Amino acid sequence: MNALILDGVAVSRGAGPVIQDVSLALEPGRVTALVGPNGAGKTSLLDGISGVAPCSAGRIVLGDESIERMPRVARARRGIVHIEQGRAVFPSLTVRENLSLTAGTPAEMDAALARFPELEKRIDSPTALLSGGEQQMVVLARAFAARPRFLLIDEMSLGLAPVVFMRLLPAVEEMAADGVGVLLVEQFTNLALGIAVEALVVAGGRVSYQGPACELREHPELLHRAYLGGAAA
Ligand SMILES: Nc1ncnc2c1ncn2[C@@H]1O[C@H](COP(=O)(O)OP(=O)(O)OP(=O)(O)O)[C@@H](O)[C@H]1O
Repeated sequence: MNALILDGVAVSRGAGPVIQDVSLALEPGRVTALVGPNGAGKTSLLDGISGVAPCSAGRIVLGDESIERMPRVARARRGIVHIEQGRAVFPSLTVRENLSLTAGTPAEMDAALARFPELEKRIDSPTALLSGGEQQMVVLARAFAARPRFLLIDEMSLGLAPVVFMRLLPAVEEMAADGVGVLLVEQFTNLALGIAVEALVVAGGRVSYQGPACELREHPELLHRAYLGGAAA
């Protein structure tokens, strides 16, 4: 399966680029952590990849196609699934109805529930009645049922206690083990680096570190320097 390649990508909001010159290969089956201080441009980069925001420079290549000018729906059809910040569930719909939005067949529904067995006992509850962690499971299960090739996850932990968030991480690892390429934006840096193979740190709209996640885990001073905008490795 092909990598998703970014080559010199920039995303602009209003006046100018908020993230620029990003070159990256997202490999199937691998988790890449994208971390950095608030306002560094992480969300904007994910938006540029999925088509929520336009790329103002560079190329995004999937297989033999350049996709950076394609609308979001065309990128989604090619398997780029974006979990945006904030738990995007339909609260008045039941868990089953939320999952049905992407699970087109009973087999896909069963596969999603097999991955998140905790949801099975809540399947006919309105999603609004679930805890924050369970709602985030619904979001993940819905993304899983969409059969992503590449999954962009933005701050899945928002509003969750670390202990709740930690229950979600194995599901992300399992999806990667099944061959999905994951780009994980996360405020809990160490937890993200713990499941990632590759890491990208952005600061002030530019990449300040790019390399093995284990290097940042083992050398916190590198991470600290990258957060301050240190030179790319
Ligand atoms: N829709 C928008 N219109 C104008 N400026 C925006 C918009 N969204 C983000 N920005 C600006 O772009 C810059 C990067 O923001 P972005 O949300 O991408 O960073 P981030 O690293 O994801 O931050 P956080 O960790 O706080 O979510 C910030 O200066 C922000 O104010």
